[in-house]
Amino acid sequence: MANYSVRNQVAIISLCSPPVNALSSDVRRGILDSLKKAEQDVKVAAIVICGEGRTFCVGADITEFKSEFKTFPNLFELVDILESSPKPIVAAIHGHAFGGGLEVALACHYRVALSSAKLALPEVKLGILPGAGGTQRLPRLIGIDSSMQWIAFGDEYSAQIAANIGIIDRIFPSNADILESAVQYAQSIIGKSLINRRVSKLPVKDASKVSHIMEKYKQIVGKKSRGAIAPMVCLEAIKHAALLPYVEGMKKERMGIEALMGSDQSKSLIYMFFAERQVRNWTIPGTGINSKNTKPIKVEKVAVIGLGTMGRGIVLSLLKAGIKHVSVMELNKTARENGLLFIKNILEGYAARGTISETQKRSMVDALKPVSNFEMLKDTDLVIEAVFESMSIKKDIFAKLGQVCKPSAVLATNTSALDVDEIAMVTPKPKQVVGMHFFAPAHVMKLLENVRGSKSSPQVIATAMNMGQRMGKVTVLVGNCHGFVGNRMFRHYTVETDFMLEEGAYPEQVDTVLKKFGFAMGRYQVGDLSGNDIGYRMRTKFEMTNKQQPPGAPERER
Ligand SMILES: CCCCCCCCCCCCC[C@H](O)CC(=O)SCCNC(=O)CCNC(=O)[C@H](O)C(C)(C)COP(=O)(O)OP(=O)(O)OC[C@H]1O[C@@H](n2cnc3c(N)ncnc32)[C@H](O)[C@@H]1OP(=O)(O)O
Repeated sequence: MANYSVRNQVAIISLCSPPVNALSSDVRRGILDSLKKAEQDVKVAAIVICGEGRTFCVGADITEFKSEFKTFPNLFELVDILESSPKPIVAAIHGHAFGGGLEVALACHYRVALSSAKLALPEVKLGILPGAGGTQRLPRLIGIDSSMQWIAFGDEYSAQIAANIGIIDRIFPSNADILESAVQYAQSIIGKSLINRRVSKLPVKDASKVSHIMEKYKQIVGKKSRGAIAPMVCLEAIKHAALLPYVEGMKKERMGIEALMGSDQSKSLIYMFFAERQVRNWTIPGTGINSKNTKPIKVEKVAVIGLGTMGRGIVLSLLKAGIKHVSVMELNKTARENGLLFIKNILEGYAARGTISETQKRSMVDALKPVSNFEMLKDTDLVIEAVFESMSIKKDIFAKLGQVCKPSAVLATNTSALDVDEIAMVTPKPKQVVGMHFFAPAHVMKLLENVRGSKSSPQVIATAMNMGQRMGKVTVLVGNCHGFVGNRMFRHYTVETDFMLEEGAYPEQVDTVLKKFGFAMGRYQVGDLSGNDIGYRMRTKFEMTNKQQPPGAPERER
């Protein structure tokens, strides 16, 4: 679980627990045993901790949370043992240093990384806090303000950003050999004093401003993470780093994680973590065809038809995924101009916030290719139709696409309820047709339902699934039925809220309560965004709208 070797006075402890070197009890034990060997070996003057395979370390093993505190060394015991080592330890980071992985690195005396590495303390996304000293060491290294930003939101940062604020001591090019580079670095620090290198002993630079900073983040967290308990507990723990000695601060951190671990919110978020990964493994029931034995078609050129609310968001998602050729077709001049302006404004916003660089923004704008007729789509690999939710308009478009697109092109419809098979039948090759149902706003919402038509080929399904993952979506394969899965679930929610209106509540009152509970948007805001007319059309088509029925009548009769 951790391999040990010695090279030129440097002991190498390499974590070996594929696929992501999570810190299971065996790995922690392996690190401790190796550390003892290194400390006892007089020929060893420095130590490097690295990860084998694709990554340094993604943190505690989430599957072992229930037993985490029972086995020695626990992660919070291990980090203190590492930091107090009399021999300098260098963390050699490639891939990810996430959660407990970063906490291990913070306990080392030096940290070096490949420029491609990503760092994060994402525990808050699992409803907990960094419980191995992260809330106490990070503020001592980068201050309270930046620590609150890192820990309360759990976002990942590049090694370069981490170096700029003082987490990483040396960056190596992404193609360097991280182990070789780290060993050389370790040799260069042999004999240097460790006095200023034990992070838990450092003062917190902006400690005097803690109340002010705390207030600022309470406000931000209150808005961005409404209803979530963990972010506030994270802020409290970080505050204690400013007010208390390390040992006392650690007690507070411990109280925080004990309160959060096992909470309903944490259990749900952990369930979600694994569920989101499970859905990547799709299968076509009863055929033996699945994600493991089906290869996607190579997609370089994508086209989006329609630049309304959905089309704009889909185009943005494709650009963010790095697609270098995105044709956009919108025949209505005003809609086209508004759509393109919207996309460019959003990209400007990303660049202004630093989410993307100016160069990335320019290359995304260059990737946008407005087209004015179907002929121009003839060499497109994937077409996503996102026009008005009308069967006749969609059929008309797919008939044209069937005529002009190359035979291997994947033709996707972004319908939220229409029959994908009926649309597919108007093309000469129904097996090339699939549903790709995005949720508004498509550049923000993470869910993508790919709808398997009865004729969709496995390769076409694999392509839609792969494209969803390239766009960073939680991509789920569903069957072709009315409302698919998302809207069938959502419908029960809307039925209940509609009953509330019938009982006298105003839409804004319902929305206020839902937002207070933690929903990003209220149910009626969502309706306004997606278009209430879409729901009306769906219900009318399925004869669910009957104005004669009195309030309180069962929904199906209305
Ligand atoms: C009841 C009272 C109890 C009191 C207890 C008090 C004491 C407790 C002390 C605990 C101290 C712990 C402190 C520590 O701070 C806690 C943590 O470290 S929590 C973990 C934090 N890390 C994360 O959240 C990272 C999670 N992983 C990711 O985000 C991603 O995997 C990635 C790093 C971005 C990489 O993404 P990808 O390359 O896409 O890879 P996958 O996501 O597909 O992952 C591949 C494979 O690995 C599995 N996996 C990933 N991370 C973990 C993990 N941390 N533990 C276990 N398994 C992990 C993932 O599920 C995939 O599996 P597959 O689907 O292939 O089977």
